[in-house]
Amino acid sequence: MKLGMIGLGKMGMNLVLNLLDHQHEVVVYDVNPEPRQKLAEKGAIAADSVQALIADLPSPRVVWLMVPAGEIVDTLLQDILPQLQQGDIVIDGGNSHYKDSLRRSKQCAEKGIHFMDVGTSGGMEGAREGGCFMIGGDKEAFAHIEPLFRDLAVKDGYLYTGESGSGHFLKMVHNGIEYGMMQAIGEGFEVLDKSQFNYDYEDVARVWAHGSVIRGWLMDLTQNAFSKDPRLEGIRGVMHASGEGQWTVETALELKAAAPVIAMSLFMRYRSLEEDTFHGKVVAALRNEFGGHAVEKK
Ligand SMILES: O=C(CO)[C@H](O)[C@H](O)COP(=O)(O)O
Repeated sequence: MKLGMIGLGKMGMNLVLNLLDHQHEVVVYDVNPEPRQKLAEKGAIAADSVQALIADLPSPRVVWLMVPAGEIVDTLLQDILPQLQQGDIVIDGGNSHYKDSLRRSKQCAEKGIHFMDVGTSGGMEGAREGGCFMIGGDKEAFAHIEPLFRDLAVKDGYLYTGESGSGHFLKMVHNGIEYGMMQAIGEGFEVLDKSQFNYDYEDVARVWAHGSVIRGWLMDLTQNAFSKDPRLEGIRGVMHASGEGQWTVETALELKAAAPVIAMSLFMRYRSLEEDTFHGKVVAALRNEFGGHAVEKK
């Protein structure tokens, strides 16, 4: 199939390489000319504008956006919609908020354009070698683009999730689960680290990655990380967040769904961004006020 890919960052780049391996024709664009050039050397067709990219696509046009969530998706839609026609398909493979995807799907539907919200998982390796895709939007449009996912996904690694928004909703919850699982792994190693035992963490992660209840890709990655830096001394425990964890917690609150592990994992990320906390000062001051307990002075 011939399609366009806009956004050639870590994920977009690897998806294009994967698509090329499967004999798809990919017209590529990124504001940065470097990845366009790199992919042209690998067999992609480099366009020097989104307009040129769209002009090079057969009908119905399939345009895949692989850009960070937020305003940039709206800006790109504004750029490309005037050039698209009824029956064309826009895929948003980024981590957009599902409510934005609902709105964008309505905006596209007004012109008879199909908007597919696709949650993409598996990281850079998944994008390159075979990933996991959660695909929401019109069923008819899904049937047209399904061959792409058959090639890009691992076995059983894609799912048509139904109506618009459902793909990104599923990916949002997936990322919430990811927060909780990573936090639990981190906390387990913290307990080991504070114990009297002198474990080799790479060995621990390796044994847990083989046959245990808690084996899995995250444990494999834990082993990788400890193999590079046995005590992770080269990095700080600052855990940034892109937004999906927060959205999962906000959605859980809206739905009155209990999600304490995901919520606490999110709060731990926020906590990790601060050296000291005001709440800590307040509690320390109160202990001092009622019990004369010592406070640590600056
Ligand atoms: O989608 C992903 C993995 O499934 C991304 O890696 C995700 O954006 C990471 O999220 P955060 O920065 O909040 O940890």
